[in-house]
Amino acid sequence: MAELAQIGVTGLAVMGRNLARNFAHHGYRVAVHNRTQARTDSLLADHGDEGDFVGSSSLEEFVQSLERPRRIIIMVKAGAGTDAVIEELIPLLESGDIVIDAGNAHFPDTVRREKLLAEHDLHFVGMGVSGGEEGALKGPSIMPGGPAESYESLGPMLEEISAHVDGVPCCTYIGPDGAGHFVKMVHNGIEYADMQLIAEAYDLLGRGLGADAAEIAGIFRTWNEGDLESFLIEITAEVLAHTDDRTGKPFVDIILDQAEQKGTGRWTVQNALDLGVPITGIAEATFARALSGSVPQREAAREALPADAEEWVIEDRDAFIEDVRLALYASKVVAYSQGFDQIAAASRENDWNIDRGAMARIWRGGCIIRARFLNRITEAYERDPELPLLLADPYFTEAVGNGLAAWRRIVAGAARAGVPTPAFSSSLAYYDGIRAQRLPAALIQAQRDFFGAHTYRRVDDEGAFHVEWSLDRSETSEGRPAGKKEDTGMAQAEKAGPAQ
Ligand SMILES: NC(=O)C1=CN([C@@H]2O[C@H](COP(=O)(O)OP(=O)(O)OC[C@H]3O[C@@H](n4cnc5c(N)ncnc54)[C@H](OP(=O)(O)O)[C@@H]3O)[C@@H](O)[C@H]2O)C=CC1
Ligand SMILES: O=C(CO)[C@H](O)[C@H](O)COP(=O)(O)O
Repeated sequence: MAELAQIGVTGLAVMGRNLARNFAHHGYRVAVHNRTQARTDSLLADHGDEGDFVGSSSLEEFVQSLERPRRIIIMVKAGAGTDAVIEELIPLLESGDIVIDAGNAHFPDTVRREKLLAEHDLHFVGMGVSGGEEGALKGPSIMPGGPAESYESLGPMLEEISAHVDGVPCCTYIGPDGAGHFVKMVHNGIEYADMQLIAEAYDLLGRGLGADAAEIAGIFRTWNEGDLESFLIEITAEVLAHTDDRTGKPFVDIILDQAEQKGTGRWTVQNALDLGVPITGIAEATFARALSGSVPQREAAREALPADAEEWVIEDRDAFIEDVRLALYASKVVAYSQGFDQIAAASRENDWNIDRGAMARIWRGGCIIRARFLNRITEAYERDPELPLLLADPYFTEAVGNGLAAWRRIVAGAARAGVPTPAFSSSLAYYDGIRAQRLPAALIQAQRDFFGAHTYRRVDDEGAFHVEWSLDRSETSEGRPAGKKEDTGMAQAEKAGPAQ
């Protein structure tokens, strides 16, 4: 009988194919399978000589080609595709086998699937993978959740094929049930914010300076040598420098300006609403994609709405570029700070015990949001693992503080000139909101009490209060006049004075 494979990958589109090759490059014998046979054939034809692959033409053959307990990675289209594969796999597996969903699953689905597989005495690991096509091949950032004991068997292999920064693998156990996919979801939410902020910076530079794509590419290239160094800034410079073969125009100028999404950003915002965590930068980035795709509304607005905007007169081009850079950096810190808040809130709510410093550490390499400043975030959580707000870490307080005046100039200038900067401006509003001594939320509480008797709390007393708005406007607390003690027998006795 042929030697059995140590790991299997089913789903051989861009991600699965490259993940399988990555395992093979590390010396593993890898079983490979895809619903449509042609993908398996092309992987074996194009890359079969790169390592030890075992191809299969059916899921049954694939399962039989694996050593036990089996380790099977599903890398298919998230949602119904994953459920279809799991349903087909269950009757073929045996007690103790491990099924790993490495797609972008929504974490409640992961929780449901883990329960289903546990009923069959199978382990299920929901695992986030980031890094796109190239990361999957050369070393992604890996976020595995699920039963801790599964990580004992899987961890060493995953850590080996993950990216490494300073010799440290960009893979760690995240937490039970849906924790791995939850963290990948927030990673993608931050990715949305980061991309939107970069897009706003590009727009500001283009409209403010009248610079073309090639010129802006140069600015991004320079930025990538400093604090902003990151994969997304690097690829932005490359994209902006690219010319369309057909027209000879800058490539970015021939792309329809309607951003699409597969769902992870939307889930991040929906979950933040459930948790009550303000992730305004991520939300604005997600809505900006929705706005760009609101075609009939945009057409109607383009015709009807006047700009009444001022011309943005930029006297010092270098100073303007530096202002945009500082505003971008500050807004980016806000997006990460908000994302880490969301992870902390979900971790508390679900008892996942997620280590935020470890998350920053495994995002330093391999993933789409990898950036130099993730080292700083890692250090911030090492200094204080319970840090209530990333922005309040001394390093970030200073870094953002240094760019504050520039940030305000950019947001104010953009508003006056009619340049939309939803992520820049909402991040600045968040910064000012979270640091405010007093917020107008007090008035909202009064309004709620006025129309719905929803009560309010006072700055100078404990308890919930209500004003009888439609009666005499006296204040009550728990149905009694406020500020007065309950009229107990003791109180009446006190009123009556000492006994004679
Ligand atoms: N692309 C990226 O950059 C990243 C993707 N991901 C996630 O990784 C997963 C794979 O992504 P990607 O490689 O882009 O591929 P796609 O998301 O485009 O999915 C295509 C793969 O899913 C398979 N598939 C779809 N439906 C079914 C089904 N009902 N039963 C069996 N197989 C099915 C396809 O098989 P067939 O060939 O037969 O059609 C094919 O192998 C997704 O969950 C994605 O969200 C995660 C990180 C980055
Ligand atoms: O997970 C990813 C990167 O980390 C995928 O590329 C994902 O598809 C990106 O999200 P969207 O398609 O919604 O932009």
